[in-house]
Amino acid sequence: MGTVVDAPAVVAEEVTENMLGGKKVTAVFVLGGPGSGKGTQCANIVEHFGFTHLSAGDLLRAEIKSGSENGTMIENMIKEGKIVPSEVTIKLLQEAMIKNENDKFLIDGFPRNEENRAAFENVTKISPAFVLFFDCSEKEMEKRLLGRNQGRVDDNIETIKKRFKTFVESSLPVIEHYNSRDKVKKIDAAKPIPEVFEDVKTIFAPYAPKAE
Ligand SMILES: Nc1ncnc2c1ncn2[C@@H]1O[C@H](COP(=O)(O)OP(=O)(O)OP(=O)(O)O)[C@@H](O)[C@H]1O
Ligand SMILES: Nc1ccn([C@@H]2O[C@H](COP(=O)(O)O)[C@@H](O)[C@H]2O)c(=O)n1
Ligand SMILES: [Mg+2]
Repeated sequence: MGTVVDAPAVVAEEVTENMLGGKKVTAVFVLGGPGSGKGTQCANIVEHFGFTHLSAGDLLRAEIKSGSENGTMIENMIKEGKIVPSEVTIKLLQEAMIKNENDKFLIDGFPRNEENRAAFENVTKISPAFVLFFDCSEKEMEKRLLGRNQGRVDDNIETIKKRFKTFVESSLPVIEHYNSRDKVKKIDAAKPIPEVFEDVKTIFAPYAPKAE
C-alpha cells in the first residue's frame, strides 16, 4: 500500500524538467558552513565551467543596500545569524535566474533550511542536478571568517557562533535530505584553495564546455 502511494512522487522528482521563464535550467546547490569556501570555489567554477554564480547572501545584502522595504528586517536577521523568510530569498533568486541569459546556475548558500528547500521546489519546480557540500571544521571556518576582512556585519565572533548553530540545527538537515536521495557530492574543504578546486573540477567535468 505504502509503495503504491509513494511511487508517483518519486517518479515526478526524477522526470522534473527544470523550466524557468521559458528556458530549461541546470541548478547546483552549493552548501557548507559559514566560511567553508563556497564563494571562493564558485568563482573558480564560473571561470572554468561557464556557470552563473548566485549567492543568496549576496542577493540579500544587495537588497539591504537598495533601500528595499525589507532591508531592515534582512539586516537584523543577518546580524543575528538567522534565516530570512523564504519568500524574500526565493523572489530574489528567481528574478536573478530569469533575468540572466545563462541556463546553468550555482545557487550558493541556499536552501538554508527545510522551509527554503520546500518553498523553492514548490514555487520554481526546480530540483538541483546535485548538491555540492563543502565540509570543514568550525575551528578552520572561524579562523577564515575572522580573517576575511570584507566588512561584513556578521563576521564577528558573536554572530559567527550563532551562524554555526543555525548551520547545525537548520542547514545540515537539508544536506541530509539530499544525501538520502544520493544527490550530495561532498568535498573536503579544509584543504588549501587549489586542492579543493582540483576535487571540484572532477565533479564538474561533465559540465566542461565542449571544444570548438
Ligand atoms: N580552502 C581554503 N583555505 C584557506 N582559506 C580559504 C579557503 N577557501 C576560502 N578561504 C578564505 O576563507 C574566507 C571565507 O571564504 P568564502 O567567502 O569563500 O566562504 P563562504 O563559504 O562563501 O562563507 P559565507 O558562508 O560566510 O559566505 C575568505 O577569506 C577566503 O579567501
Ligand atoms: N538562504 C539564505 C542565505 C543567507 N541568508 C542570510 O544571509 C547571511 C549570510 O549568508 P552567506 O551565505 O553570505 O554567509 C546568513 O547568515 C543569513 O542570515 C538567509 O537568510 N537565507
Ligand atoms: Mg559566501
